[in-house]
Formats: sequence, C-alpha cells, structure tokens
Amino acid sequence: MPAVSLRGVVKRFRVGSGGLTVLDGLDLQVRQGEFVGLVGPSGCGKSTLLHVVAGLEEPSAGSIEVDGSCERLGRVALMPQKDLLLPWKRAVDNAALGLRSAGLDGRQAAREAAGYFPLFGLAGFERSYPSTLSGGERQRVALLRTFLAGRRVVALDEPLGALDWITRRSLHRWLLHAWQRFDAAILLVTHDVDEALLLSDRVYVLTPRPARVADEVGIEAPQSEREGYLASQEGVTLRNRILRALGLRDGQGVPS
Ligand SMILES: Nc1ncnc2c1ncn2[C@@H]1O[C@H](COP(=O)(O)OP(=O)(O)OP(=O)(O)O)[C@@H](O)[C@H]1O
Repeated sequence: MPAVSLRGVVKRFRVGSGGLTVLDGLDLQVRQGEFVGLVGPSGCGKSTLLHVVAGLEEPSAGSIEVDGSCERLGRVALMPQKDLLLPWKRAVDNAALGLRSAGLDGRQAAREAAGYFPLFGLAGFERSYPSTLSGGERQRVALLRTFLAGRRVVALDEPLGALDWITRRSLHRWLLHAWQRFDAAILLVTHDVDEALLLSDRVYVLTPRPARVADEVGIEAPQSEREGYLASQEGVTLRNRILRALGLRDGQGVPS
C-alpha cells in the first residue's frame, strides 16, 4: 500500500466571481519510506498540493489516500514554507512541540526531544532561544519538530529555501539522517533541481499552473553516492531531462 496516493486530483479556488484551477488531474504516489521530490515553476501549485495531501484543503475532484485512508488529518506532518519557531520557547521546547502534538506531556516531550539534538547536530543548543541560533540551526530545530510529530508521512515545503548553498548541503545530510532514523515517507517541495536530484528516490516535475505531472524521474544511485553520480554523464542527462520538462533548455536557464 503506498504511503500517499493521488488519483485525478483537481483543486479549484474561488477567486472573485470566477475560479482558479491550480491542480489539474494529478496522479502521484509516494511509497512507504520513499523520498520524493516535487519541482515546478513558482506559483504552479506545489504548496497547494502539500496542503491537499495533509488534509488542510479538500480536492475539488479526484481522490487522495494516506496509508490507504481518505482521512488525512493527523497522518501527515507538514512543515510549511515559513515554519517559524516560537521565539519565547527554547530550542528543545520548540522541537518538543512535535511530540506534544503526538500526546506527550511537556517534561517528557522535552526530555525525549533533547535526546535527538546530537543526531541533528544541535547538541549544546537545547536551551538556546531561536533568536540566538543561525538560520541553519533554526531549520534543523524545525525539521526535528516535524519528524517528532511521529507521522509516517512528512511533507516539507521548501524547508531550506532561505539558506545559502553551503548551509543547505550540510542540512541535506541531517535531512537524510532523519529520513532514515524515522523511516518516514517524504514529499519535498523544492525550487532547486540539484537539491531534488541529491535527495530524492524519485522526482515529479510539474507544469506551470494548473499543475499536471510533466515528467517523473527515478534516480537509481543511492543518496550516499549522488554527488559523483550527478557529475557523471548519466546524472547530467537526467538533470537536463528535468530542466527540459521545466521548459528550460539544457542547463542554460533559458526558457524554450
Ligand atoms: N486559498 C487560496 N485562494 C485562492 N487562490 C489561492 C489560494 N491558495 C493558493 N492560491 C493560488 O494558487 C496558485 C498556486 O499557489 P501555491 O502557493 O500552491 O504555488 P507554489 O507552486 O507553492 O508557489 P511558490 O513556488 O511560489 O511557493 C497561486 O496562483 C495562488 O495565488
């Protein structure tokens, strides 16, 4: 049974006196424990897709199942694009919010959350307030909070979008650790084709709004060997295929 299954999903919003079709017959699947990337032009409907998967929005047509159930609320941990930490709570208490949403009391949740700080490279920062953390550290706390919600499906909306590439590369490592440790199915929205290729088992490429699947690309090489793979002829060909599906010509960034 797939972790996430979308069949013919359509989403329309009412805008003024008219309607705006954002998702237009999407078929998409995420297997148990799979890491799936989602790339597409700005405004094509990626966040809307995650909201629909998480049960925050209902589709106008089509069907969605998470772990074989149409009831999605409470089955998906969503990290929205702007996932702000609560400034008045220490890092450990921010991370513990994930566990509290899973039903643990405050003290127990904080103790358990603190146990994961070393895994996320956050040892020593447990009692720090968000304002004193770097951007990368804050995102790691937010990622930890998301994983600690204990859901089998994790939906991440551009979690690293605001960070520089060096910081992002180190966070890719933490993200892959967390994926393995929590054995979750991940749906990751990113603008960055290289990020999608470095992390994902499979990448869905979406068309401009209304979003449809323009291409679906599987990546065979294990994540630990991706850097080398992406520099190989096969990796370059795959990257160019995604850029073409996005309407960009062979890495030149020129719309075709
Ligand atoms: N609640 C809503 N009501 C009306 N229109 C909406 C609503 N939510 C999203 N939209 C519209 O749907 C379209 C897709 O938005 P969405 O945020 O899903 O795109 P996106 O691909 O995530 O964009 P970006 O990559 O820039 O974050 C946009 O045109 C947006 O204005």
